[in-house]
Amino acid sequence: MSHAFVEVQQAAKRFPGASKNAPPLTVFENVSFQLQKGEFVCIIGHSGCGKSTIMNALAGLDQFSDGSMVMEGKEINGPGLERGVVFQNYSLLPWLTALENVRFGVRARWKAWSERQVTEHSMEYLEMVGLKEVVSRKPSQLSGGMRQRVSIARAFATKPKLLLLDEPFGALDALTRGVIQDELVKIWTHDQQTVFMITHDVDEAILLADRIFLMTNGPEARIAEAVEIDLPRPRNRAEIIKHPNFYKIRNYLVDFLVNRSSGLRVQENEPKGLYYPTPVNPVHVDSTTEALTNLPETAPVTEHEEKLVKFTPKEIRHG
Ligand SMILES: Nc1ncnc2c1ncn2[C@@H]1O[C@H](COP(=O)(O)OP(=O)(O)OP(=O)(O)O)[C@@H](O)[C@H]1O
Repeated sequence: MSHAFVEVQQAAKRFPGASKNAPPLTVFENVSFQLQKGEFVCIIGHSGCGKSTIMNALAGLDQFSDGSMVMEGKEINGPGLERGVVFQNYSLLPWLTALENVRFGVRARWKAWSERQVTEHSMEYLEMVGLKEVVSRKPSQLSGGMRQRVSIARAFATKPKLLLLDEPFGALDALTRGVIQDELVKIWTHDQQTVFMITHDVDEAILLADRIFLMTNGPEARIAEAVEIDLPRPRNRAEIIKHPNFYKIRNYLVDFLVNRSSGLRVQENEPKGLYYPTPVNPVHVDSTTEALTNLPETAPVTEHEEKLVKFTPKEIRHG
């Protein structure tokens, strides 16, 4: 039996074809991975490869067509308070205020708490995301970024054992994004949660993650590699870029997205099996793999590559 905190084995997701005669769409196949307790794992891959589908399944909101998912030895087969989710589209209850939205989760999590405790705890997290002044507003009276922050406060406030974050900072301006990234790291360090996060931002992934899963392009996507980020912590976004290994890691990730992500699909008739992502440490890659990256050690990536690194989902489509 696996001792991993989360274990996903041989997961696949298939959808029926768009029309009667169209073949079914296999988004991904044979996806297996483990999350260790307390780990911070980011997953990166081009739009449509199936990242959100994996996240939704872990949240208990969707099911794989094949495969199994286990957390602490128990099968995941529905939503649960031990898993907290932040979606791209914030999913707040529109008839409740910002405070009530956060209180809702906190009340469900700690049923014995007094109303005052619930409010104080909820306020602490709303303050953390900079929303102290607008807690009485309903979602329709908040900007997109503010709504996203309420959703972040709600997920963090319930201190779930597993935090599932689907591009949680996408709607935030750079300054707020930095502040909340720092808060996330503080909470993660303090509460020893396990975090699984989708991001399209390579720099954000390097700043936050212990490991970065690299997903190939869909359809028939797979998690090809698990890249180890062993830069020392605490990490600071201004300092991290000066670390001698930073660009080696960054270039490796960019190279995957630009050059390699379309070439590592699941093979036709591939036998079923446990294909875990290949562990890679870009700092120690052998010369063959290193040659693939073909990027100068410290040069900033080109404009085209920069676009691919920081692309927004709608901008890039790969067949
Ligand atoms: N209900 C559905 N019916 C058919 N296809 C679907 C359905 N839901 C999702 N898909 C397809 O599954 C694929 C994976 O979608 P998913 O949202 O998981 O991708 P993603 O990697 O998270 O993309 P993004 O980075 O753009 O958020 C996409 O090609 C999408 O069109």
